[in-house]
Amino acid sequence: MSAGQLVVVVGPSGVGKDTLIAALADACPDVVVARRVITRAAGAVGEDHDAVSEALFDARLALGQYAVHWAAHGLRYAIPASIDTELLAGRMVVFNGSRRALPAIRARYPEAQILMITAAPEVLAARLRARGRESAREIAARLKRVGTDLPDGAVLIRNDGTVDAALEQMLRALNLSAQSA
Ligand SMILES: Nc1ncnc2c1ncn2[C@@H]1O[C@H](COP(=O)(O)OP(=O)(O)O)[C@@H](O)[C@H]1O
Ligand SMILES: O=P(O)(O)OC[C@H]1O[C@H](OP(=O)(O)OP(=O)(O)O)[C@H](O)[C@@H]1O
Repeated sequence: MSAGQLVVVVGPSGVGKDTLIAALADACPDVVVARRVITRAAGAVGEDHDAVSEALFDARLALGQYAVHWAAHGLRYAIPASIDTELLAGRMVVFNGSRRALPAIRARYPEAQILMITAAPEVLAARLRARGRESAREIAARLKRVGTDLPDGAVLIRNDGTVDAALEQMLRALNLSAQSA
């Protein structure tokens, strides 16, 4: 249906999804990173998201402005429908997705390539604490959601070592070479 390629990066909280997406975008400036709409306060540590209220999230949903949307961690997330324009233009589009939302994502984008990022549980815990965005209670809840199943057809990317080592695996999986280093 589209000339471009959609890449969905999934994995447990703290595994490095946002970090690796940013590294990929740095290495390959042609890659489009979808800016997520999230009902999380603006200015939070991590990705630059489009921060909205619940009411605005719903209003945009009713207007058909989302390609896909889901709920997790007491928050709501959406990917803007504008990614379809980028895909039609032949671009590679990447977003930080949700494992539980994969059925909905695949229903709309059957050709999507899924990259599942993984790291040891103790590494996740240490990274979440160091990131400092969530409270101790929220971190405990996120760690419970870890899960280890590899979604069907997904490529596993290990992020136990350096960011560069994980980026290498992503470039290989996507058949890309770094345009800048
Ligand atoms: N390979 C790595 N080595 C060291 N720290 C990392 C690595 N990957 C990510 N981090 C750090 O771990 C924390 C969680 O990463 P983040 O990208 O926010 O994860 P996610 O988006 O999956 O929740 C951040 O503070 C980030 O800087
Ligand atoms: O269904 P799951 O795979 O468990 O994922 C649920 C949500 O958790 C993450 O959100 P968020 O970006 O807020 O947290 P993170 O940066 O700590 O991963 C991920 O990006 C999904 O939006």
